[in-house]
Amino acid sequence: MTDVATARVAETAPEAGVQSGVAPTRADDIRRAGRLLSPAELEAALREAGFDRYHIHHPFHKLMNAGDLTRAQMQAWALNRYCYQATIPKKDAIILSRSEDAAFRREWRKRIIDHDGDEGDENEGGVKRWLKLAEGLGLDTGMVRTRRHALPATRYAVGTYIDLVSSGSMLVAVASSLTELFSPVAIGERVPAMLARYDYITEDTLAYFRPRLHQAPRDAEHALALVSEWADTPDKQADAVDALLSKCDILWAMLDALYYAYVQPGFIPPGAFRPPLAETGR
Ligand SMILES: O=C(O)c1cc(C(=O)O)c2c(n1)C(=O)C(=O)c1cc(C(=O)O)[nH]c1-2
Repeated sequence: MTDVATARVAETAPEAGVQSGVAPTRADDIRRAGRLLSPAELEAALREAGFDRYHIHHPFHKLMNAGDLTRAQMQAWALNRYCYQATIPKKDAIILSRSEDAAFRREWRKRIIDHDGDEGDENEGGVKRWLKLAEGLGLDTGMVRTRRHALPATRYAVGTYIDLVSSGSMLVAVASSLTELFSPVAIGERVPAMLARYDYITEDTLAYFRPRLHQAPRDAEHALALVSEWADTPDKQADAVDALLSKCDILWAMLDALYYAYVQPGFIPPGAFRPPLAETGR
């Protein structure tokens, strides 16, 4: 490993053992200890393990918040992230369909309405608002909606989220949504940074994020209460932490793919979005 690479590993390694690639995760610790955590301990374990791996720490997000992305890179982010946004209500419908409990379904269906909107309602839904964001960044929304120009890795990552909630236990499906514990932090950093550092971005462009600031904590609180109730053995508590880490990996992989294609080394896969030259400035 080069000195720089070694330094990077050391910088990001939370504890000894990472350099050999065998550091146990928080889920491994819980499984090994075999002791049922209290609800407060479980919440602390989820928050700590999840936040450590949350996409807020990814270099692509750091560049974005520092004002260092070109408009083309911002477009690539919005276009790829549309795949995630458009998938969220479908994955929530899968979770809904798996439950026998009407009270659960009543609460969970709010998530679908948040993203798909509602008839005769002011609420046009998050998916439409994301398209407005894409349009505000200069993208053709018809092209964005086809998802054909998204990176292959984006589509695989999003598919993995669907697999996780389809084939895992309900505990895993619900726990995987707990990245929403941290999304208000990501949004709270991102929105002011974007408004301050990119002169072509307006409050209107970023309207998607406004309702998320109350929807995400509501959703996370509900999911956390369910996880706390359902994870009644150390193994199930570990499964919940693992589900959250898998979800963090999905979000991280999407940004890795963006970074590789549009920042360094800049290898855009065949068929993927190629920004017009005019957009490659700041
Ligand atoms: O902007 C972000 O960083 C961010 C992150 C996440 C997340 O952590 O999964 C979500 C969202 N936004 C979001 O807008 C959203 O609707 C959402 C739904 C979910 C989910 O897993 O059900 N995560 C997220």
